[in-house]
Amino acid sequence: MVSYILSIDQGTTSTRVIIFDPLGHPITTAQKTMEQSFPKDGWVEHDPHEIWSTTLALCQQALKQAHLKGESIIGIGITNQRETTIVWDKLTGKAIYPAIVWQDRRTADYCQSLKEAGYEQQVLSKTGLLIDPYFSATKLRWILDNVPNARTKACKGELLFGTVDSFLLWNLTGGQSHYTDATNAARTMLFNIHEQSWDNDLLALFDIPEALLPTVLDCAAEFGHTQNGMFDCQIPILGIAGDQQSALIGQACFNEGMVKSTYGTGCFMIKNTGTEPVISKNRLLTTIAYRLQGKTTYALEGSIFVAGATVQWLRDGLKLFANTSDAELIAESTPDTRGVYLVPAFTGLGAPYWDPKARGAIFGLTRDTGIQEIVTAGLESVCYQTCDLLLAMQEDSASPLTTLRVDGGMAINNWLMQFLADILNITVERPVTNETTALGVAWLVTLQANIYQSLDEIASHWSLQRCFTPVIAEDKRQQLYNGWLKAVERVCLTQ
Ligand SMILES: Nc1ncnc2c1ncn2[C@@H]1O[C@H](COP(=O)(O)OP(=O)(O)O)[C@@H](O)[C@H]1O
Ligand SMILES: O=P(O)(O)OC[C@H](O)CO
Repeated sequence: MVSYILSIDQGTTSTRVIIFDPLGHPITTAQKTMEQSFPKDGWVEHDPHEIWSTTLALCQQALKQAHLKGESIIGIGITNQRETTIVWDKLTGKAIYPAIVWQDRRTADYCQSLKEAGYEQQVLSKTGLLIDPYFSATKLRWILDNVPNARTKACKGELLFGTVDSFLLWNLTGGQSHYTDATNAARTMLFNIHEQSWDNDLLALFDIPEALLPTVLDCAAEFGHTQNGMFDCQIPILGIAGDQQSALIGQACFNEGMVKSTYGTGCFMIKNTGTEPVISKNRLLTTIAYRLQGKTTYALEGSIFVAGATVQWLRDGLKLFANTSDAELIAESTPDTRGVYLVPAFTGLGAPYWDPKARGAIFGLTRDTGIQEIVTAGLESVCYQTCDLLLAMQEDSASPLTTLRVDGGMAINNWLMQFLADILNITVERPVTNETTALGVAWLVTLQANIYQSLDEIASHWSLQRCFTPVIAEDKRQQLYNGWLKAVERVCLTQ
């Protein structure tokens, strides 16, 4: 009997469940869009119980679609939007507040006060992260300080904290497992990435009771079994990784120096830096790529908060086109944006600027600017932001980067991928399986289930679908990118 792997990919815009065969071929996909809530300027929330009920329903739907019974699944893998913070009641399982999403900026002033008080170096040296509302610690502190009785209950051990992986795991196991993996822990700003443990100094700084926190395991581990009755048999959960690290695994970037960029709601470029953490001189993050059998591989990461979300805004907010795929047709028929730049700093700017107070803008408008130029500028902004990251990464690297592996919802846009190759001036490679995020945790499950014994075996399954090489003239490239730098300068407020 062939065994399959069920991957849960709980992303910012949608939840997907994909069943893979052991060769990494997707057999079936069940997907549902997530409800987004923006209660105030800079606030972004999700409903944790929608996250859970949708995930469970999609797991059941995927099994049904594939005509599979639970016994055919060797293991479940969970990959998730990272940093998003959930606190729930240990007894009832009810979240005490909506999930505060990674994009949420409500703690910007508190973060600024920490920077002014001189905590940046301490936080960076322990966690590899820059102080920013992006990470979980200040969101968790906000919940404890703002939800009535939360802090008292947390101190009594009545509440649990988790990123989305932990919350899903806890629910899948019927409250038996309160675990996370090292990649998700590394994004909380509470985890010491060198010692691989929750850091007491940081818990004190952010005033977080340790009783709230999950136990941190390797990415491939025995995370528990699904609760009786949930499926027709109990299924083990054998892999967990944050979605960007999972995509790195799905892209088989296992050698030091390999880089991938995932284009979903945001864009995240990650470079495998091997077994030693590298501290960036250019405000990139040092993070955990994966931890297997107790051995940590580190990474440098550039995080852009708004990539595909720009396309959603152009479509749903401005109603400039009806379908996401129209963006590509519009850009294809637009020879030039004629100096129009869209800076999508809707929730501030991430790497390498880290300006939580910056806000979006469109520059260079003239009387003949139309929908075409604005839509094309929106797509181009994703490539310019990637270029910001690439240049930062180049400066931090001993060797120049020559190839970028791409994936995520936006990577199917051929026009965008060609413009990306042009602006970055490197080769852009798109794999056959675009669902690399879900694939990454599927590979983790196969490792834990002993289907594969090594990362090399997994890497042999990666295959190229299409390669994009730069064709633009160098002076044109420089001129376009310089225009972007000027536009960004005009939206930055903090620096
Ligand atoms: N053809 C396309 N051109 C441009 N953007 C696209 C295209 N298809 C999807 N997107 C964008 O990709 C994002 C969805 O990618 P996905 O990887 O599913 O995101 P997430 O994991 O963040 O939920 C959406 O923001 C959508 O606007
Ligand atoms: O949901 P995505 O794919 O945009 O990824 C979100 C990231 O994990 C946030 O750090």
